[in-house]
Amino acid sequence: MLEGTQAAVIVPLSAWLIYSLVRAFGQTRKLDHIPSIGFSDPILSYWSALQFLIDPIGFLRRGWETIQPGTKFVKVPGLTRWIVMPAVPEQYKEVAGAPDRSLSADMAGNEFLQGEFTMYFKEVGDHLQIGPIRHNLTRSLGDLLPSVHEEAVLALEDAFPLKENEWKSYVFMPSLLKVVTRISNRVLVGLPLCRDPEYIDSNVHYATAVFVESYLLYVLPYSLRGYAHRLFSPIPGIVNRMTNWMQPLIDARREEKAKLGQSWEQPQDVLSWLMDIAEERGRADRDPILRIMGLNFGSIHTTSITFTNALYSLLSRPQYIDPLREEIDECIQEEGWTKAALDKMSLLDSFLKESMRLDFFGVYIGQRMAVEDCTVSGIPIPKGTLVTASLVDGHLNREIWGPDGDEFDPYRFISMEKETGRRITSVTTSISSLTFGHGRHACPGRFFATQEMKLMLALFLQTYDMKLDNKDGARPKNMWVGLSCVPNQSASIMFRKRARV
Ligand code: HEM
Repeated sequence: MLEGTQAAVIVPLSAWLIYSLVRAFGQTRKLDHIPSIGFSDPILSYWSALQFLIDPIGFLRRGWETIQPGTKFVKVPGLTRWIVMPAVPEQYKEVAGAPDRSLSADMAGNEFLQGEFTMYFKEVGDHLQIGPIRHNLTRSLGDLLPSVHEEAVLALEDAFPLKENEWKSYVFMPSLLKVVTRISNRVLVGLPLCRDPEYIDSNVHYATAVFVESYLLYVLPYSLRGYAHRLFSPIPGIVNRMTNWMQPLIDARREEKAKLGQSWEQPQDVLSWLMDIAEERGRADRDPILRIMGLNFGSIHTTSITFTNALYSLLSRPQYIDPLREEIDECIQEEGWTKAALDKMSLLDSFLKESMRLDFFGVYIGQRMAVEDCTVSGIPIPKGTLVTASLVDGHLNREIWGPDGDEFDPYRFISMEKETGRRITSVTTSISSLTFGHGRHACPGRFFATQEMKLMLALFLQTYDMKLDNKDGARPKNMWVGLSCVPNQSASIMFRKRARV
């Protein structure tokens, strides 16, 4: 016989497992009309799901060769559900433009990140923070650049301290995460908070806590998730700490505004714009605080991963360092450290874009959940189906990128512009440039993120000589975590201050 506590755990979990299997069978039946990659039988599909986990890119590329011409969507087996993807990148257009009432980005986000619990979607799930990012921040990029540049210079000095002529090795990603958090927070909350090491650590910690908790809650029945969150989650504690940092800032700004009236100069940062929104709608100060936390979650790791991929790719191909340095020096001489200078750096931009094309976040992006039974391109999509874009097919498709599509060509987008007259930059999104998603929910922070990454790359190249700290200088291997892909977390880079700086 099971003892009380064992029974309390095993009985509900077994019930949940049986329920999940029954649901999986039901889901498979409803998706019978969509061809499968791998086995379509509900039991055998788990074997395919395992193969998919072991070699995601190979599994998809082999599977894609079996797709019949004219197929619009295929389904790919995940461990917990089927993932429906466009059979050709073109097919994602309709998904990307679909209204949220039929294909919802929010519902998908809620399932993956358990946003109701980890990101307080019940309070801030209206996503009002998108407006200030899309409009105020993007419009202010030029004005904000001097302070972003100042922060980047100081953040690099603090993260990679060096004596004259000294080569020193740093495990790169943990230091870069702090640099990115500090620079991003210069525009999110401003000085002095963006420099507070504990505030920076808490933001990094929050992002990790969201990922870990979302995995743990996902396997629990919905009815138990709220209890588990209240009992075990570190996130409410992180919100309290964030409030301790941000509340005095909010109070001080409000007092100053009341005191100075018309002559008050509103700080140009996202916190200010979010405070305006909260005031207009009569919301408590917790509202802008939770939104700043959400923006930090959405921007720190994405930017750090994308940037690290680019730097690893550059240092493993050192022949491109000099041409990049020449372009950077020329643009800075002509325009100073301005937005105009960064916009002129076309090789740097093409390099970054190529890096984003070849080193992507995982197998899919731009998740949408069918809120109701609907039809996309004439194909019935049942309620509850997960539809995504395929990063593998979009970014590696040889019909789009040519026979050398698997190769790293930093000049690719410059050549394409010369051939077609069409400028494709790091912020351009399309069915085959999906790093920032595409369509209705394409990342509104991409203009800032790209400016930040170009600025950092230019500063790293101007300030340091760098080499990968390994025997052969080869690019550190990316790591797959489930169906997501991240750059090597433990690789080190050797730095030396450049003599001419
Ligand atoms: C390299 C850095 C970044 C990458 C790769 C990235 C990527 C993405 C992706 C893939 C999406 C979802 C698109 C979709 O579902 O179609 C997204 C959404 C979003 N991103 Fe970013 N992001 C980055 C940086 C940022 C930054 C710096 C901010 C803010 C300061 C930001 C704010 C947002 C917001 C608010 C959304 C939700 C948009 C919506 O639902 O309509 N992101 N991002």
